[in-house]
Amino acid sequence: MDLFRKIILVGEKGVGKSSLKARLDTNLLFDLEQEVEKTSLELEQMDDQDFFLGILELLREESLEVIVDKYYTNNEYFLFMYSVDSLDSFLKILELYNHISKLKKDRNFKMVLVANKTDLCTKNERKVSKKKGECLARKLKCPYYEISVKTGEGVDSSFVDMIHHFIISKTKQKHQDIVEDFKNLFHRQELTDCSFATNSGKKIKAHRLILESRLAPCKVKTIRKLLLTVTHEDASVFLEWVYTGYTHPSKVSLITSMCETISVQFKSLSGVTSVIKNLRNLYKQESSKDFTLKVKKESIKVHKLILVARSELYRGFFLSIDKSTKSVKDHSKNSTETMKSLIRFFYTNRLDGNKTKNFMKEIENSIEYFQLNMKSSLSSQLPTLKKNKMCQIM
Ligand SMILES: Nc1nc2c(ncn2[C@@H]2O[C@H](COP(=O)(O)OP(=O)(O)OP(=O)(O)O)[C@@H](O)[C@H]2O)c(=O)[nH]1
Repeated sequence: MDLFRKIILVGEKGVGKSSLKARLDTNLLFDLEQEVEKTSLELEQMDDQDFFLGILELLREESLEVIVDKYYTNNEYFLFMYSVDSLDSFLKILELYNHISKLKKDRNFKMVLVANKTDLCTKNERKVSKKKGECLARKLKCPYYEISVKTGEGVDSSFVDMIHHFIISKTKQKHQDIVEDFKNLFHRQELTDCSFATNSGKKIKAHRLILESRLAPCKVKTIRKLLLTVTHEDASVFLEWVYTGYTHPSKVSLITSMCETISVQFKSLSGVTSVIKNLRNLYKQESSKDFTLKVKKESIKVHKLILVARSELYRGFFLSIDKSTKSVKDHSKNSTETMKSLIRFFYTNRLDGNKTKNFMKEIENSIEYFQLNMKSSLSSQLPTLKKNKMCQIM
């Protein structure tokens, strides 16, 4: 499997491809490479996978054939660029799109449409309206960005969006259960232990464990000050991102600026890998665990909140018991090894194949017993479920 993700810049001569590439190389790409590398390290441990990011600039149109032929692996993304001061460059996009579709024998390749040189709009040199650009993007079913490589306007945020959209979202699909579980944990507003006022006075609640572990070393006190300055809706968008690592592309700039205010890095906390990394740290952090599961003769220490997020059975249980209860006897009939694997899975989204092969059946039954997310990636890691498509939970 080719794990090299490529972004291929295509467009008419003079639209600004080399300038964009140079800007990304010197400015943002370094950071992104770091991020992707970091992500790949995580993935390596989790999935024996790895990926890299590269940017290829199409210097001559004739080399399209070579690039498509040589690099076509379904892992590349086309960035179609035109310049807002050139109608010809805009018309060229459709021509290039048809050309690539023909070469790939496919119309559904991944792409974005970028309109460059928006700085010229102020000098009335604009020949292609925003409406025309958006209309073409709708036709080609792809995201649309307006940028100025010269001034930098829109470059970093559009590129960060694109990376999230195209690359990190692949990981998201794989770990959709974690993203959903933590999104639900936030929006249900259950078992919360801190409450924040927003600028309208309306309050929003959250879980200290999640905030402090995700945003460390930033303190709840700092978050309180930040949320007081924003609307309830923006506070909700921000907190959902803290819990899940994801937000809608249109909210990236909002969250980036909120992050700057509290001196945390948007990029390093984005994506499901960053959430899993955080959970893994919690898994190792015995001192902050606040509940004990008594399984046979052993005791397994856990964070109540993680169990609430990952299992509907535990959620119901913790909602019904007194807050002061600190332990419970496990009634699942699972072996201690199964329970340990399951708890580890709650934090890491990964089953240890070697350790679990002897008690696969128990793990399999646990999906139903503990009422795990229907998209649980636990099912995709069980060979018996993998083989039997009827049972596969997607
Ligand atoms: N005003 C303005 N000029 C830009 C912008 N981006 C690039 N340019 C200028 O446009 C010209 C062409 O830029 P390039 O980056 O060489 O364009 P290209 O698409 O790589 O062109 P080829 O290499 O010929 O295919 C240069 O003079 C750049 O300085 C922009 O955002 N605004």
